[in-house]
Amino acid sequence: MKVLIAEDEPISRLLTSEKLKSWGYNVIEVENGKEVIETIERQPDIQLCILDWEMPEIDGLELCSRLREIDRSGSFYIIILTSKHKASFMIEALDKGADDFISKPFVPEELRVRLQVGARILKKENQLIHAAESDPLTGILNRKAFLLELDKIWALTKRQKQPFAILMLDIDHFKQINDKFGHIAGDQVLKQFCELVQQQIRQYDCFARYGGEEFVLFLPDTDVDQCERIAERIRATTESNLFTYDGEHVSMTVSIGASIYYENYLSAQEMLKAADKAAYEAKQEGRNKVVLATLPF
Ligand SMILES: Nc1nc2c(ncn2[C@@H]2O[C@H](COP(=O)(O)OP(=O)(O)OP(=O)(O)O)[C@@H](O)[C@H]2O)c(=O)[nH]1
Repeated sequence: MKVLIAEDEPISRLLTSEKLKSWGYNVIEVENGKEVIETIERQPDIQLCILDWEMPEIDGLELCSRLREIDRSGSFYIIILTSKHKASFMIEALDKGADDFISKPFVPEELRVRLQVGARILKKENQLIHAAESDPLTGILNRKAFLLELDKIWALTKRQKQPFAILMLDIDHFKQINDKFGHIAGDQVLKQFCELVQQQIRQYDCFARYGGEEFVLFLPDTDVDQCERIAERIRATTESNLFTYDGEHVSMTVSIGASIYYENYLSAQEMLKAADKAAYEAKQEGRNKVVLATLPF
C-alpha cells in the first residue's frame, strides 16, 4: 500500500520513510504542502498520508481541509505527525479533518499499529465504494456510477476540446437465450459478453451495465471513424464468439447505437439519448447492426 510522507526536515523524513519501508509500505516522500497536492493529482491511488503540521507553502492542517474537498471516489486517511504535544493541538488537528495525531518523537510500534488501523479502515471503505459503484453480476460499473462519471468526463472532455463517443449496446433477443438455456446460463453469457467487450477497449474507456441486457460505453478521444471501427469490432466479435454454458454453445448478437460529440449537444444525457435512439433504430433495421446517431441541429 502507498503512503505519502510530507515532512520538510530531511533526517526526520528519512527515518520515518525507512521504518515504513521495513513494514512493507510503498513510500512516497515530499517536502512541502504544495508537493502533496501535486503528487496526489498525479497519483490518485494514494490514500494514506502522514503529514507534518508545520511545513512550507501549505501546512498539514490546511492540507487536511484541502484533501477533504477533492472530489474522488476513494477517501484519505490522514495522520498528523508533529512535534506539538498538547491535547489542544490534537483536538484542533482532528477538528480540521485529520484522522489521527501522533507526537514526535514517536514510538515506532505506535506508528506501525496506527497505520494498520488506517489501512484497515481504507480497505473497508474501498470495499463499500466498490459495492456501491459496481454491478454485482458482471463486476463492471453500474448505471448510477456511470451517470456520475459521465457528467465529470463530459465537463473535462469539453474543456479539453477532445472528440468522444457514447455507444449503447443492446443484446439481441436475450429473452430467447434465457428461455432456451435458463436464467443462470443467461447470467453467464452476460458475464462473458462483458469480458469480451473489455478485451477490446482501452483502459481509460468507461464501460457500464445500463440495465438488464443493455450496456453503455464512453470512449474519450474518439472520432467518428474510430467510433465506427470500435463499434463494428464489438458487433462482429460478439457475432463470431462462442459463448458457453455448461458445455453448450450459445450464439448471440448485439445491436449498437453510437453518438459522437458535436457542439450542439447540450448535455451528456442528450448524447446518451441519441445513442439510445440509434440502438433502437439498429433493432428496427434487423438487429446485429451498428447505427450512428444523426447530429442535432
Ligand atoms: N439471465 C439474465 N437475464 C436478464 C438479466 N437482466 C435482464 N434479463 C432478461 O433480458 C430479457 C430482455 O428482454 P427484452 O427486453 O424483451 O429484449 P430482448 O429479448 O433482448 O429483445 P430485443 O432487445 O428486442 O432484441 C428479459 O427476458 C430479462 O429477463 C440478468 O441479469 N440475467
